[in-house]
Amino acid sequence: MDIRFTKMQGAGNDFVVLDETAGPLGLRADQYRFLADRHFGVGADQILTVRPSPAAGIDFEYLIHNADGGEVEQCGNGARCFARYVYDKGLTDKQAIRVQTQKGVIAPELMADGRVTVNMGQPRLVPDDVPFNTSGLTAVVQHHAQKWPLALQVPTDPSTVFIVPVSMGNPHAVMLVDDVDTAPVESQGPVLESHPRFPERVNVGFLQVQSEQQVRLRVFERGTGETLACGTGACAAVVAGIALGLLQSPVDVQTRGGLLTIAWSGEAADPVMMTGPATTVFEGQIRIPD
Ligand SMILES: N[C@@H](CCC[C@H](N)C(=O)O)C(=O)O
Repeated sequence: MDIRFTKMQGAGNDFVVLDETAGPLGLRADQYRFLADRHFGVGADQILTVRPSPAAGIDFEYLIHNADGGEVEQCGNGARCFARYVYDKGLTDKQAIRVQTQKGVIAPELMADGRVTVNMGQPRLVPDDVPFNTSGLTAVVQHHAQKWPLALQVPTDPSTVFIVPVSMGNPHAVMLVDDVDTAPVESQGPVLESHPRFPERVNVGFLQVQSEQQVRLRVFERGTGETLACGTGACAAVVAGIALGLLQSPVDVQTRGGLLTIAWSGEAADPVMMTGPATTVFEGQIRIPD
């Protein structure tokens, strides 16, 4: 089967975008994996699918598949690209839309400066159920670990890490590090992604606080590996930092692929707002193996 696609990126988190407004393409997990493959397919961190409105008051349905072919609940950088795509393709003439995801409705809006702001909905801080153990941590991390909700034993080495579990519709484990450049993203990311504490697996965020309104972040994404940026990861990291009293909204999140700005009042009932870039890279057609 030959399909048309658009390649997009938001802060370097890259996507293949598919249009199913005229009907489902019926792709299987292995075909999503093929599209995401950087050697044999197009290459992407996630595949985003645009579907028609599922209900009154909603403009589109938004499906997300990770590079491993699994369908997931939410993708923040993808949401900005989704809004840019449907507007540029003439699928809507609205600059502000409401989009149904697997876990609720999000509301992206195109800004005059070319960026996109998304109301990502309410965050959820998952309650504490594991005792603390601060031994072996640097002083600054130990200080904040007193308030840290969850201690995890790293399965492959003797260290304990302290994480804040945050749901942005999809699951995140945010940990504080002194320096993202030397953080153990490659070694601890994959083992924490599949830690038994997270039966659905988890996106693992490594957060460096530079000031109350400036952080650096790297994320080892579930089903994809480390990406240049993770939008929901940035939201989760800022929610964790604000909940711990380390950050004040709005917060600039510097990722390896670009800058995202996250705003949250600190009230559980209020939504997280994310602002950042969304860019079309190229378009094409590809033959998918049957
Ligand atoms: N890149 C994303 C998140 C994509 C889904 C994630 N890997 C998961 O499995 O939950 C973002 O920008 O939020």
